[in-house]
Amino acid sequence: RHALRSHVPGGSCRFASPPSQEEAQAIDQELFTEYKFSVDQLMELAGLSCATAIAKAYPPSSFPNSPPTVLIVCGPGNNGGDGLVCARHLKMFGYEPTVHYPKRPGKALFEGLTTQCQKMDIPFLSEFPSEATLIDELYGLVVDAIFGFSFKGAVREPFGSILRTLEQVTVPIASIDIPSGWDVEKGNPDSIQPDMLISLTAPKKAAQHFAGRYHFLGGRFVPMALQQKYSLHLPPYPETDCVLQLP
Ligand SMILES: NC(=O)C1=CN([C@@H]2O[C@H](COP(=O)(O)OP(=O)(O)OC[C@H]3O[C@@H](n4cnc5c(N)ncnc54)[C@H](O)[C@@H]3O)[C@@H](O)[C@H]2O)[C@@H](O)CC1
Ligand SMILES: [K+]
Repeated sequence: RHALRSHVPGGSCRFASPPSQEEAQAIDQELFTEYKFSVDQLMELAGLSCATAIAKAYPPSSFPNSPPTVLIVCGPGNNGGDGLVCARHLKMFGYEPTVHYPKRPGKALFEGLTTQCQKMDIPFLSEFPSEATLIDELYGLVVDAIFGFSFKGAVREPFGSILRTLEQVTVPIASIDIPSGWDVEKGNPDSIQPDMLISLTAPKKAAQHFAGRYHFLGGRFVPMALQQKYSLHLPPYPETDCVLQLP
């Protein structure tokens, strides 16, 4: 593992009452149907949280290479959308992100997010590097935005091969919401083991199996009534911060 220095101490989290996969999806639906948020609103806040947490755990000065290069792998759903937003903010923060986005949903939201990145000179790799050593050479960090809380069943291609390669990389992996390939409730000891997890809204059950150095909470947009309805018991965010490091 490349020795990335960090300015914040970290550890795994034992969360009081994590929502099940069904509850996470129900909270998501309620935010849209009852509370009338739009997807792009929440995705922007989620992606900004991810970039902010990454910048706290891995500041540019901690990277072995300058400018700090980051590979962001985006999946076919909203987790992938969070990854695109995260890429855009990382670029604003002085990082050099590169995106791999092999399965793109034909929806205006994702097309817009892709165009925004392209217009900001963020390169999109058409082929995923087949050798983990190449990823280790070219990038100081990998962001896993492949699957979130709607992942189910055996991983389908091309993401199976991508995850097998990511299992071999030695640079740190930061996973958005759920480490990809993990069962949302039970985890998966045979899949990637990220160094960082950014739980959005609330840590899911699988977060109890996270053993990396940095666990952050992001997505500071859940109204109190909804937190209470689902007994989320979220810890208080400091001041105006959009992320919180969990113990
Ligand atoms: N809860 C919330 O309020 C918010 C959630 N957001 C993000 O949205 C995520 C959930 O997004 P989605 O519900 O779109 O789903 P995901 O992004 O978790 O993944 C669903 C996609 O993955 C595919 N997929 C599922 N299982 C697969 C398998 N075994 N092999 C290959 N492909 C598979 C599905 O066909 C679908 O295209 C969260 O984890 C979070 O990152 C944020 O964007 C905004 C706010
Ligand atoms: K993920």
